[in-house]
Amino acid sequence: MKPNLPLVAVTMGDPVGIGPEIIPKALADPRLFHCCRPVIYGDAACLKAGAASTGTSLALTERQSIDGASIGSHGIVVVNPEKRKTSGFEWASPTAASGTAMAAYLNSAIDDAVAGRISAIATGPINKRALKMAGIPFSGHTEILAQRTGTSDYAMMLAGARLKVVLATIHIPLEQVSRTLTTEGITKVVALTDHSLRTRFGLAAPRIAVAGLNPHAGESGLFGNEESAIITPAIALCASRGITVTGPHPPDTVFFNASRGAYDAVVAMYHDQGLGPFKMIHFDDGVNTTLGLPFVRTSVDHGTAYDIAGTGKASADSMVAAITMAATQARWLSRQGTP
Ligand SMILES: NC(=O)C1=CN([C@@H]2O[C@H](COP(=O)(O)OP(=O)(O)OC[C@H]3O[C@@H](n4cnc5c(N)ncnc54)[C@H](O)[C@@H]3O)[C@@H](O)[C@H]2O)C=CC1
Ligand SMILES: NCC(=O)COP(=O)(O)O
Repeated sequence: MKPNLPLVAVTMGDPVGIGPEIIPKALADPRLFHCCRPVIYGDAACLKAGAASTGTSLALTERQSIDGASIGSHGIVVVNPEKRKTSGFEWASPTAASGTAMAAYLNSAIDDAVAGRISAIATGPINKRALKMAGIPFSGHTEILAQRTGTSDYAMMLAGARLKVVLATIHIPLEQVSRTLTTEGITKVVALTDHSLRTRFGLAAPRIAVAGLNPHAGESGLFGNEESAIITPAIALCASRGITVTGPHPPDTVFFNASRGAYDAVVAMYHDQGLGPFKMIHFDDGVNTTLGLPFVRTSVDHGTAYDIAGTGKASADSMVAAITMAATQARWLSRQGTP
């Protein structure tokens, strides 16, 4: 491992989900060590149990802090700031303690990213029910990261080689989507998408498509008016600022066209409008990345998969892709010196 490679914090996520299995499995892939120096934030004993269930063997050294750690010389460093012991937990059985632990690993990695001790964070999956059981009032990593870094303009992108989608609304009930969408909000998401494609993905001239909300993008008002009242004015505003953006496109075909190369990213109006088509193509190797933060954050595109936790069956491909993308984005950012 070269000493100048970016340091990527890999958070273990939910101790009773597949995180402790897919992280050792991912780190058994030697390609990762050519692009970054990974450091895990979690519990070494729990990771060893996960490694055993997948038949992976990994040398882990647990420490309370990254300060003074010699990363990359002997095995993999695991930062466990409060020496939490989660190895006695039962697979697929979330508790308040498992929820507290997953948040503690994330918060510790955020502290190190904010202080510049690491270059990027790649998160293992957390369970939203366990977060709630622990009394943590956020719906996921994205909202915790935004709050902890004081970021008001942020967005969730799901990224793969063939398709990138960015969400105009994230974790809200479907019945609230229409009244949550605003011209100002969509304008910010499109602008952030354009900026991020340039600074984090190295695209010189990004082409962005915006999906409509309604069938056939409203069909001239026959099936809804959010397109004319909210979405079209946002697109016009972004275009007037020099962004290459088109739409609102009929949502049933825009993702297909993007996957064939017509656009670099699609802005979707709600979670499953974007994630459904994305996961059809990229479930295995897709990456969730948060745009707008002062540092790089990537994640697996899947969840805690309790139905297979502890069986060794979980694929580590999305975790490998998330760590690799974290390193790639960190390199793009360091070349430009801007988030
Ligand atoms: N990045 C994150 O932290 C994410 C967390 N979640 C959370 O995870 C929890 C469970 O969510 P679900 O909707 O059940 O989705 P899920 O992604 O955990 O599971 C859906 C299906 O995909 C399978 N699956 C998931 N990951 C897999 C892998 N690596 N290899 C093989 N099969 C895999 C599961 O076995 C299951 O059949 C929820 O609390 C959700 O909010 C969901 C998505 C992302
Ligand atoms: N559907 C994506 C998801 O739930 C992950 O959310 P986050 O934890 O990255 O905010």
